[in-house]
Amino acid sequence: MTQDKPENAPEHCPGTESDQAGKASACAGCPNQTICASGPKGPDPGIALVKQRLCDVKNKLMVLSGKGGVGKSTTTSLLARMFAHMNQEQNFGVLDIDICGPSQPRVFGVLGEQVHQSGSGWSPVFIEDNLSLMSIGFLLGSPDDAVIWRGPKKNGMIRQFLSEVDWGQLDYLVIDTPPGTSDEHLSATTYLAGTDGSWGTVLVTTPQEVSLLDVRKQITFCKKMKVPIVGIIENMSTFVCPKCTVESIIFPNSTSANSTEEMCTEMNVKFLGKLPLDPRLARCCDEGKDFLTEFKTSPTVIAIKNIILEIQKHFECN
Ligand SMILES: Nc1ncnc2c1ncn2[C@@H]1O[C@H](COP(=O)(O)OP(=O)(O)OP(=O)(O)O)[C@@H](O)[C@H]1O
Repeated sequence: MTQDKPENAPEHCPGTESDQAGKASACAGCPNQTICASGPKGPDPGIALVKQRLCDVKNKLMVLSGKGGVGKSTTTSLLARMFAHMNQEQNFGVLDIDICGPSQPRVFGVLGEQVHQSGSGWSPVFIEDNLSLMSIGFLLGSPDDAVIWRGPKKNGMIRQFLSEVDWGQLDYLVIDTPPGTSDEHLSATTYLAGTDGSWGTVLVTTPQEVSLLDVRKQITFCKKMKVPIVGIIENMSTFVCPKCTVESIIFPNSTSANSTEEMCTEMNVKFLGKLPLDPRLARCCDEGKDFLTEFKTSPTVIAIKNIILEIQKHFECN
């Protein structure tokens, strides 16, 4: 699929942004004909709005995963907190566009905070002096409220999130996304591709075959959409005993030929590192505590630090 030609488009589809969309002879019989004929033409005006708003955001890092529950939100929060710890003189933001399951307010311990709107846009919630967060979770009445929206409404919210939050100057904006490749990803990638500065994505997987299969699809999505891939993070690779801190391998693929590292070599993407499963991390996320300061010597903290160095290296060179 190209950005303006649906997957089920006929062979000579003029593209959804063409003046001929829905009117060309090739459109006869196409299931999208009515929508194309009535939809607005030309590039999405949101692209310019997002570009303008994010002109002071140097680097944008989207966190993706093929499968749900592999630790994407946990990894997003660890990356953002570690970025902020290691670079006190720089500014960082986290944008949670997981519209149907926003978990960052809980993970950062700011559940129930309100975001304020001023003349210059929505003000994010500050976690540290140099780390702020914006999430749809702040706009929901209660943490149990469900968001059931169709594609266009989700896209509108993502455009609003990217174009109306007053971040100020940021060195990195880390973006948490829903699992898979859906409307949210298509919108976010379209808008981010139009911004100045650098952008890219890290993909999170576990060593299990089911997760690796999905991350392969995600890599293909990124390559098709021309999303720069910074690299792959393997989460829950090993188990760290909270008592003796000894690490044990829990998934068989961690050492086999089908490992994440092998897949990275095969698909020509960078392997950024492994994050061990540490039950104390899960507890910190549930309680909104900062794992990095609570458990400084955990192998997971050491691993995330090394991953940050790799990510910084990537953005410095691109
Ligand atoms: N390295 C880890 N060590 C311990 N627990 C972890 C680790 N990574 C993730 N978890 C736990 O696993 C669960 C799922 O993680 P998380 O919510 O980050 O996944 P996700 O991929 O963002 O999920 P979703 O698909 O719902 O967005 C959470 O309870 C989290 O605390």
